[in-house]
Amino acid sequence: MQQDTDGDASEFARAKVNLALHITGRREDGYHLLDSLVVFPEIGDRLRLLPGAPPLSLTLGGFFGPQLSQARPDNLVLRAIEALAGACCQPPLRAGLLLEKNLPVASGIGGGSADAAAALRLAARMTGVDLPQAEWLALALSLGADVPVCLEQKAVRMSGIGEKLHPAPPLPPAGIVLVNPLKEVSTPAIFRALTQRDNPPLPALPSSFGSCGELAEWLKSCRNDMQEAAEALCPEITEVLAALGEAKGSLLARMSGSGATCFALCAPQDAASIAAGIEKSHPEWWVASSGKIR
Ligand SMILES: C[C@@](CO)(OP(=O)(O)O)[C@H](O)COP(=O)(O)OP(=O)(O)OC[C@H]1O[C@@H](n2ccc(N)nc2=O)[C@H](O)[C@@H]1O
Ligand SMILES: Nc1ncnc2c1ncn2[C@@H]1O[C@H](COP(=O)(O)OP(=O)(O)O)[C@@H](O)[C@H]1O
Repeated sequence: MQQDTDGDASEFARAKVNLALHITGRREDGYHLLDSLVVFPEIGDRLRLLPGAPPLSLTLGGFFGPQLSQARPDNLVLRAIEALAGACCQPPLRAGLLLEKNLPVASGIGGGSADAAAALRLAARMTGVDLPQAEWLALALSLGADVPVCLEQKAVRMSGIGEKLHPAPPLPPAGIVLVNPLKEVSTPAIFRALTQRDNPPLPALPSSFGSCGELAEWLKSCRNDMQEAAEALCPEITEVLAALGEAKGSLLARMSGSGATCFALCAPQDAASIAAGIEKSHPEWWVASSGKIR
């Protein structure tokens, strides 16, 4: 499995952004079938080893750390490490961990899933265990529908309930701005609130995108089928979308996942100025930008 290490004992857990998210059906067990173009910006949590901390403990830092309870064994980081140990029939990683939680919680950008995937990568690297690719994916899926896509953190077309991953066409240079009104949105609640679950899949993807403008034009023929239900439950999303859509340089504004985080796609050089403008007009929102997506 590919690591994302910056050469030290840490893993970067990038936010997952659904540039388009079509809900195309529902399985008998209630899980929804998706068709989604997923990308990863240079915005994320960081999971690192914490020397001197008792094994296997999790310390929470970062702006959003206090929102996740310190000692809770249900944190996806700890669940991922225990699950890997179970799958390999080995004792779990004997180390203390620090999660720098920079991404808002329950926000449609898969922060918990990204952390779980980062934990799998870090534990695999530290313990030397390895599994066939299909087993990594099955293990990831057992932790959450969004965890498989977060393992590789590369642009993909994701379908099934999240387990079918097909490489996306090469992406053009593009920037992205993420904005969250700091209202938690429950993923199951938005799935439950959907009124239509058999929408058409994504239109055919081109073999490549010549520019971020071309990518934005293609995305305009797509949707986020969870957006309407999320706006009804969390009206701040409509305000966020308006601010992102009106910003100079914004090529497309849309919600990611089940919300409430929304994004603007833009040219790489415009991301920081769009973010600065929104931060100024709405200091109460969480705003982050990246001049790169992958
Ligand atoms: C909607 C998406 C789109 O990428 O993103 P987020 O809003 O979470 O970021 C994901 O499918 C979310 O994946 P994830 O958050 O990992 O879901 P899970 O923990 O596996 O499931 C939480 C609950 O969501 C519902 N669920 C999830 C995935 C799916 N394909 N169909 C569903 O119906 C189920 O009710 C499930 O009990
Ligand atoms: N490391 C983690 N980071 C965020 N949420 C976590 C984590 N571990 C467990 N959770 C739980 O998972 C739920 C979904 O969180 P998150 O992945 O941030 O949502 P979303 O996929 O909508 O962005 C939260 O309500 C939280 O209680």
